[in-house]
Amino acid sequence: MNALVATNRNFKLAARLLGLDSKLEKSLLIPFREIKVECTIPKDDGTLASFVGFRVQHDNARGPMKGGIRYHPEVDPDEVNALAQLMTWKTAVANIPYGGAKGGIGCNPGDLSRSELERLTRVFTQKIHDLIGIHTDVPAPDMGTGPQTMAWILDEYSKFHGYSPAVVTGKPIDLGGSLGRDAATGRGVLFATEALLNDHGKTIAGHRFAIQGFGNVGSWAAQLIHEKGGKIVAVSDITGAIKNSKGIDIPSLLKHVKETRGVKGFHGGDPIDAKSILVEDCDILIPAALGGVINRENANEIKAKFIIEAANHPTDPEADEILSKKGVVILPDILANSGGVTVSYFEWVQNIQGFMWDEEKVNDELKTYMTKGFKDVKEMCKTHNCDLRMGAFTLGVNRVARATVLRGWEA
Ligand SMILES: NC(=O)C1=CN([C@@H]2O[C@H](COP(=O)(O)OP(=O)(O)OC[C@H]3O[C@@H](n4cnc5c(N)ncnc54)[C@H](O)[C@@H]3O)[C@@H](O)[C@H]2O)C=CC1
Ligand SMILES: O=C(O)CCC(=O)C(=O)O
Repeated sequence: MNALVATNRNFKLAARLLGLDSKLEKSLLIPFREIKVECTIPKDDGTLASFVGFRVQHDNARGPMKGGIRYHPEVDPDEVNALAQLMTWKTAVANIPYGGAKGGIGCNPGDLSRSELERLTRVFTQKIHDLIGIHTDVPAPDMGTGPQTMAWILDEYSKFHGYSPAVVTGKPIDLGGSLGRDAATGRGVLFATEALLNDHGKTIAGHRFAIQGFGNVGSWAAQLIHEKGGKIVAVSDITGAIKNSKGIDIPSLLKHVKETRGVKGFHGGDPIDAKSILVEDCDILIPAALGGVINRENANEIKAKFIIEAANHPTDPEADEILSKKGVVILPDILANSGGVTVSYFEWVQNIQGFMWDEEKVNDELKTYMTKGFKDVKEMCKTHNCDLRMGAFTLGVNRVARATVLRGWEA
């Protein structure tokens, strides 16, 4: 299912549960601003190449818009729209003072050299610098981007507006990045998983996990779950997939991935078909790569009892229905992966204050926010007699609707 159709469907279900005014419902759905720019750069061989970049600013009722920038060949306007909307509900679920936005460039970063990526990032920043800002819209990393990308955006933006570290988060530490931001989404996944399992009288230790995606989010989640005694029995990335029913040695896998840039060829497990990762025999499945991967084609085959959505919108609404009938519990993206934007908020606060926190404070505060987010979502589940996805959506949408009305919205 198209990402925007799926996200709109979840929003509308939540709006009905909340009894939202229909005009307010419509207004909350329409993005504040959609930006589309052409980015032409000289390639290293002297030829010119053009890429299309997007930034969708969905809503700013609760504060500056916030969300990552993705470099991926499948980036398209509907997907960026859906991701921007999800950021609005996510920042509200986390109860941090932001709205939602998302950006992306349709490109394969693996096909571009470092200097081509730098030129592309700088041209994109030149095209959008007037529309982002510390108190308007604050980008961050997502798939295919990272601290270096943020450093280039910071540098290019600062040429126009003066030195502005708080204009992006997820920066290198030397440029005002926060300690703990690199691991934050994966660490948040750990805290959210612990809260969910605790609610079911269980702990991480001894449970079998399968993880799709071994980039920033998937690799940190794997490492932290491994340290807590969880058994990672299968892992995949774009290069391939491996399984080991006795548990994969995650520190060795991390070393292998650092050296070879992928899980393929790792000797501590047997190779499997990459798509089968989602239907592997495990207790807990963590999709940490692309959207829409759990759908009506494979939902019936899923063996996990819990799905932790580290990726954004990995589950189609059709799959949601099938999995719910099977009794599978899904911890939704806008709660499960909110650790990244939560520590981005801490980074922004540190930049504005000009005062750096130590890593222990960052991680302690993150745990407090993730645990509170889970508790608040559970309250909404009780109030509306709904599953965790609708609990999270009603929580987020309600907070944004309240802020919108308080700011003077009238039908
Ligand atoms: N980086 C962050 O702070 C946050 C990221 N997310 C979400 O988490 C997901 C992963 O993001 P990152 O880890 O940052 O990206 P990343 O670029 O660091 O890693 C992506 C991983 O997915 C793998 N991958 C790509 N296509 C695949 C496929 N077809 N099958 C299996 N694996 C595939 C890549 O090989 C890589 O291991 C995305 O959905 C992103 O939106 C959500 C919240 C915050
Ligand atoms: O850290 C941020 O500001 C945004 C992270 C993000 O893009 C996401 O949560 O999907």
